Amino acid sequence: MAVVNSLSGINIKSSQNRLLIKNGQVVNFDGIEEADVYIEDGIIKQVGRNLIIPGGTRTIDATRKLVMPGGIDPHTHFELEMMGAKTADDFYKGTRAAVAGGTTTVIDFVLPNKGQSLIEAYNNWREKADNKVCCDYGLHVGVTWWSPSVKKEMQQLVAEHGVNSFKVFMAYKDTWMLDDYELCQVFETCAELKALPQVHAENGHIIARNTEKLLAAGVTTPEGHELSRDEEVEAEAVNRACVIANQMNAPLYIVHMMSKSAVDALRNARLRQRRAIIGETLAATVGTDGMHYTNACFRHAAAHVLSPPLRPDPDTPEAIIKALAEDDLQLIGSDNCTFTEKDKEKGKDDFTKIPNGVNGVEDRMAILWQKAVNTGMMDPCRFVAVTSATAARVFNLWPAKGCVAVGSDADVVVWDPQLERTISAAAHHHATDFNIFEGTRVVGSPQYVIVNGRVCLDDGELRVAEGLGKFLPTPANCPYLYDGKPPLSPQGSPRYASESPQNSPARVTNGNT
Ligand SMILES: C[C@@H](CNC(N)=O)C(=O)O
Ligand SMILES: [Zn+2]
Ligand SMILES: [Zn+2]
Ligand SMILES: [Zn+2]
Repeated sequence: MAVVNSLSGINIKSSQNRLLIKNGQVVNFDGIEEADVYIEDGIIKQVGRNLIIPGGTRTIDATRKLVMPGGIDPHTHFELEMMGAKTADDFYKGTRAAVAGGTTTVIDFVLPNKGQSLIEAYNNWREKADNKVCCDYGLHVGVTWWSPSVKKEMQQLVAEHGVNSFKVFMAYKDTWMLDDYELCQVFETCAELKALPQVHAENGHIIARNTEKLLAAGVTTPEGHELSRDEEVEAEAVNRACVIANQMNAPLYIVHMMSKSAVDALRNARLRQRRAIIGETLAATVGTDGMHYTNACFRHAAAHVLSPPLRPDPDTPEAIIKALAEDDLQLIGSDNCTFTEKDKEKGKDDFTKIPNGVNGVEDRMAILWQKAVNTGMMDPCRFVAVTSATAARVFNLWPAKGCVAVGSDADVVVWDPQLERTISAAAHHHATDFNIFEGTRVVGSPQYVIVNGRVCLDDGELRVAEGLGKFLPTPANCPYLYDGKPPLSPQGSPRYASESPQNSPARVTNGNT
């Protein structure tokens, strides 16, 4: 019979992995407090001062450090085969890099080929990931073709496989792209299932025609990639996707928003929208820009090729950070989709053959901290919102994930705001030899990363366990999307047309409201 300390639910006898994080400042999306955190068997059991701590507990001294929820990266592509290549970061190396950077949950994408069963593809992803992940992971499923059987499989994926989000592509003509009528049906089905449609918003037809003309004119370098799809090609699709979602009475999640024009389109659409629209941006978008496409070194230029592309407008990173800080954008992912030099070279003579994707899962949090918090554009609470809490709410993982609170999973980062380092491929944990943030000096990084109660980054030493992570079902019917229970994202939810000013949700301040 276990002796249980009634005061704090501590199970003296049988528990293990007891950890106390002492003297830190606990930072959640809605406030900061001086508090100690006691963890037992992978769960946060106590938060506060003068805690009851049993013998045999390891103590981490977090003096002058911030204690934050583990990062949640809602956008990764490990072991993805596309454009004749396979992403270099597999589920072990990719999640190992994530943990090294303070991210303790990732959500990856099942991308079926056109005509392939969605459930068959889902099972393939589970087989690739389940025994390799170093942290918990969820799955979005791509809807890359449409038929009544696809609709049926979406129902099954929601009902039986813990999927609550489906991505459609308005670009990648001939491989993953759907037309507007198909988009209507996918969004409608998501609304019926109370699931979340996600969209890759670029006009695939314009890209195809521009590409034909660029290649005919002899433009084959990586610069052609951005020239084929400038900001308005993205912004037009953002608006069109918002209109379709509104017409189908569905919420919408726009992945990898890369430009000021796209944010403007989202901001305007939101005024008309009945349901939430979530705007995601990337570490790449705030940490670098599209000037690299003109670099004379093919390896360098091609390493920055992703879709939508990075923008040559040098004001983009700051504008995107401002949008994130002011809740015009809601969260930041990485879209980690790394390829080796050899695979990127498939596009040496034709930019359309450069596999699209960049790194980001390891550096996402440090890059944003450096570019947004250290510059005074974003406070630590908003940083926690955009790197963790909002993703937990959007994908219905809250409050198990995305907060440091009693009962939450013990996914915790002890963040050292003084820890200074320079990002480099020589030091990173990716399976590739190029880092798009090469040479960036960052002040602020994780000192400890606790994953389900285990210290996996231990005072800078990475000690992950392959397979420690588990699949994380993401339930449908998210209250922040379907019950209109704001605030979807901290500092108030995006303004909706249906909301009259007097009953708009109290804007969450950084104090408890
Ligand atoms: C397939 C994946 C490739 N990465 C990228 N954004 O270029 C995506 O479109 O998100
Ligand atoms: Zn995409
Ligand atoms: Zn170079
Ligand atoms: Zn992606």
